[in-house]
Amino acid sequence: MDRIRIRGGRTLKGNIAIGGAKNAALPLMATALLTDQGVTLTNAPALSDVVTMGALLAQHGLRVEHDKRGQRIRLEGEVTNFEAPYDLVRKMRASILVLGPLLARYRQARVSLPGGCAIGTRPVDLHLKGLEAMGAKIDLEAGYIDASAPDGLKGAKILFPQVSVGATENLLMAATLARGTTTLVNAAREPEICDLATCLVSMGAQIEGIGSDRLVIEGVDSLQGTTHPILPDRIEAGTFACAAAITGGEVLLEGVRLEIFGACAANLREAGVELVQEDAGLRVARVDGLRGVDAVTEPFPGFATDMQAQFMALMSVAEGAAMITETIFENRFMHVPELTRMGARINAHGSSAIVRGVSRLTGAPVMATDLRASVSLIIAGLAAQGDTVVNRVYHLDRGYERVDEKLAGVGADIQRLRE
Ligand SMILES: CC(=O)N[C@H]1[C@@H](OP(=O)(O)OP(=O)(O)OC[C@H]2O[C@@H](n3ccc(=O)[nH]c3=O)[C@H](O)[C@@H]2O)O[C@H](CO)[C@@H](O)[C@@H]1O
Ligand SMILES: C=C(OP(=O)(O)O)C(=O)O
Repeated sequence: MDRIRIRGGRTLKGNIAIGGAKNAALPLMATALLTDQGVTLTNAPALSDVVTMGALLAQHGLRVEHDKRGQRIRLEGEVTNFEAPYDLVRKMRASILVLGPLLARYRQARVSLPGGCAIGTRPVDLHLKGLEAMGAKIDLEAGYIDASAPDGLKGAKILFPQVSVGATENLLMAATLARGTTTLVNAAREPEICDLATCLVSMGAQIEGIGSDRLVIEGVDSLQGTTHPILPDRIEAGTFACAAAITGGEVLLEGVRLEIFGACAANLREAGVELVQEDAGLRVARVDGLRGVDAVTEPFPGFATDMQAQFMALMSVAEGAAMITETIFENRFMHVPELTRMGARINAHGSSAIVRGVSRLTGAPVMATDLRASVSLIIAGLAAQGDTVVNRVYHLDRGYERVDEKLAGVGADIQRLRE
């Protein structure tokens, strides 16, 4: 399995091209199940999760074509197999996003239950309850969700007791082809959900309230094909912002607008990171020292849980202390023991961690069991004295496109060790 070696101490400087968002690409690919006319996505990121979603849709019966650079994906065809098998779903939880579209258009679906993952138990009860409210019959059997709606889905008013990105996306897609009006209350409003809704509207869906926590969808009989550019990845951008800041560098994150950072922008600024919007993208620089700043993860526009590990790495070398509280997932501090092995002073207790900044981290062999924890170790490695080797790189490849090449392009001493 590949590893990544980082020799710390280089200051990052230059431009970084930011790819399309993983968390937008995956639901957007699932929209191809809603039409017989095909969907073309541009600005697609070259990620293993995108490949997995392509394989899932292909085994359902769609033709999935990537151009040479993988930036343009064409998805087209009719579904011939209604089952999303365990072997693919266990690799990627976002596979659950085929459930709503399959039920809405074909009135049947059998999808493996995703199960938990390293960061938490991650149930899908909100997806299932919402679909039941829309008239679906759902049975759980042998690890699978057996769902049917012989008379088609019908509109319903669904109040989410908790904000869920995936449940909002699944029900939004399902509602586009349901009979009547669906209202989603306390819906997630991440930029990726706005991107999905905008794409659905371009396919002929009737959706009001895009960008708010109340979405009203009037079902239509059919949807047409479309071509849609995937929005830039705010988490990739935020990750590189932390990487540049920890080295005292300056980078231009190409094509990125500050708004998609949500509350993370305020935390970064308070910590001493300059963020300046330019026509070509977002300029990130750190001139003075870093200051410890607290952060509490929340649904958008709050501080993103997907940025928590990277921000913690940054805070590990800040002056003073930072209290970091994770409210979305119950087990998202796996980076703490590894950062500690690199010399960070962090005490985690329950859902909070106190980070007391140190003047220097030291390189070490490290390993993490999820995507953002892994990248936080790269960020720490950039500022550490000596070599850091990050093992289990396949987590990184799920969500970062050529992370080693992009960082090397702005001056990092980083290398992928292929095995
Ligand atoms: C592919 C994708 O877009 N992944 C993102 C998505 O994941 P995902 O869509 O899985 O995350 P959710 O927003 O659904 O999860 C938020 C919280 O709600 C809970 N929950 C969710 C659904 C449900 O039916 N029942 C339930 O209890 C989850 O366990 C979690 O504690 O949003 C997360 C929160 O911003 C991000 O970290 C992930 O990167
Ligand atoms: C948790 C993440 O992704 P997923 O929901 O695909 O596991 C993430 O992108 O940080």
